[in-house]
Amino acid sequence: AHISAPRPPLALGDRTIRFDAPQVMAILNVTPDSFSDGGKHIGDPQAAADTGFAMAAAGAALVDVGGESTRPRAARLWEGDEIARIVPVIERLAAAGVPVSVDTRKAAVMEAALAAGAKIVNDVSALRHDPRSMEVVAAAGCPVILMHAPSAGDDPHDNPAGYADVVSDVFDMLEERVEACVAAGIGRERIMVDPGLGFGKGLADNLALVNGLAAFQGLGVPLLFAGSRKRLIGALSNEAPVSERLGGSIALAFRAAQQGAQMVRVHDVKESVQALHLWRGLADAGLSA
Ligand SMILES: Nc1nc2ncc(COP(=O)(O)O)nc2c(=O)[nH]1
Repeated sequence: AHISAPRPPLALGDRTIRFDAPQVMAILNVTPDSFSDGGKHIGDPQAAADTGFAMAAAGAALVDVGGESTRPRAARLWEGDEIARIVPVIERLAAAGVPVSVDTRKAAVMEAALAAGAKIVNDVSALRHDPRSMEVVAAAGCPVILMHAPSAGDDPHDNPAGYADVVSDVFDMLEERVEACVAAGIGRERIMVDPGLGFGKGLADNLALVNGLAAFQGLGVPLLFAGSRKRLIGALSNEAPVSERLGGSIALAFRAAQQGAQMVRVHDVKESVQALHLWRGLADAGLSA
């Protein structure tokens, strides 16, 4: 069945993102070592911005610019270096009117990115890594994406305890983070959540999360789903390398849309947009899943 829980549009400064159809967030990593596209955009902000323009032209509602790889055991990154990597790219995209989210855990990077024109903060630590990040987001008045990761420390994947029940454990943590944000003055209408596929989660955990995505609509805020090119695709398809996971990425985006995800975070925009158009057509026709 199609579970679509349209949410009020997300206000992005002078524009809004409407969720009556699932939206696409494009991934633009400006890092040397991101797991799937590291090294592609570092060192040439114009080339990186050009990629972002192409992503927006291909239908992305948002371009997610990240300067720090969040893969397991990634090298720690000084905030000054992270800012130097992403601000020149964000400035170019924002100047051209492309809505940008900044993928960072550091308060100083959030401040610099917002000043450069970013409209949303995307924090894989759900505003837990940097003690100042909650107040920066509250003061900025911008939307924020709270992602589940088991650790707020340097390596977000650290997860010695494992999960009793991964869907409810992730749900409970996200619920706690949403309430913490609301208590800090970040209104629910500015919050999105994300189950953090692959962050301190094994194959069984990831599969349970994909199958249980609809549960997260219970949090009453839009859901972002990010499965693009992630390891569970390789695990289920003869260990396909990162560069050969488009089919699985599209399948995951479609499945997330079927379960009500309001936005999907992808590397391959054109193909994902086409898949979501299919979902939209099927849902409008009222066909069963
Ligand atoms: N909200 C959100 N942000 C993220 N940032 C980085 C990565 C991992 O690296 P990638 O940028 O190459 O996907 N995954 C997520 C995710 O699952 N959700």
